[in-house]
Amino acid sequence: MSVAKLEGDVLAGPSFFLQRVPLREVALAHRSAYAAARPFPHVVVDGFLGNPLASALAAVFPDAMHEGWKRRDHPEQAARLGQLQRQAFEGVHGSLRHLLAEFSGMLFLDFLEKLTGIQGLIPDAHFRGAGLHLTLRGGHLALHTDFNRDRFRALTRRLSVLYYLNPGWDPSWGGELELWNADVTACEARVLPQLDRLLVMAHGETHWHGHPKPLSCPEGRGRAAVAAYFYTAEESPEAPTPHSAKWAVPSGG
Ligand SMILES: O=C(O)CCC(=O)C(=O)O
Ligand SMILES: [Fe+2]
Repeated sequence: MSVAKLEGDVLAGPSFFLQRVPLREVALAHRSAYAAARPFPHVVVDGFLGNPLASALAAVFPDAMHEGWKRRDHPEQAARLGQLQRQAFEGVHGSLRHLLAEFSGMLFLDFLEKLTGIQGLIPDAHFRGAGLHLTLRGGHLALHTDFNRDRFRALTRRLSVLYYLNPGWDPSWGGELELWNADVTACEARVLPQLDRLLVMAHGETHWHGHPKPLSCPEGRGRAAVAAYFYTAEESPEAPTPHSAKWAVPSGG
C-alpha cells in the first residue's frame, strides 16, 4: 500500500520555492523597523511573494463551502473558519500546502531569525491554532494576546506570521488588524489584510491585537489569512551536556 496520493505530474513538483538571497535582503531592509515598531515589535512586508503567485494562491484558497472548516461563533471570535489541520489540510490545493511547508522550512526560519534577532526558532508542523483562517462577513476577532506555550513540546511562543490573500480588499470592508498598547488605551498601528502582505509580530503578554469590528465585506468574500506561529526552546537544567558524535571501536567480532 502506498501512503502517497499523486496529484498531477510526479516530476513537476511544487511550482515555487523561497529564495535565500532575496529573503536575506528583505530581512536586512526591515529589521530596524521591526525592532522599533510601536506598540510592539512587528513589521509589514508588501509584495512578499509577488503578484502572480499571490493571486494564484488567493484563487485556490478554500471558500466557505470547503468541508474541512471548523466554524467558531463566540463573543470573542465569530464567523471564523479554521482548523483544516485537523484533517492534515486534505483537499486544500497543493500550492497552499506547499506554502505552509515553505513557512516551516530552513529559509523562512533563517529569514525570521535575521529579521527579528531571535535565534533557534522552531516552526510547528501541526499548525496548532494557525494554518488557514477565513473570516466571513459579520465576523470579528476580539482584541487578545496569543496563547504563550506549545504544551505538547514545552516550547515558548515567540512570533506570529500572517500572510494575507485578499485581492482587491476594500478598506471600507474593515478587517484591519489593530495593534493596541499595553494598557489597551490606544490603537497604535493598523494593518489591512491586503493581498501578498506579510506581517511578522512578536509574541508578548501585553501585545494586544485583533480586528474587533464586524467585517462588512460582500457575501461570498472573506478575510483570508495564512498563519504560522514560531517558538523557541528554553535551556533546561535536566538537559544532557552537549557532545559531538562518539565513535565506537568494536573489539572482537
Ligand atoms: O488574522 C489576523 O490578522 C490575526 C490573527 C491572529 O491574531 C492570530 O493568528 O493570532
Ligand atoms: Fe492573535
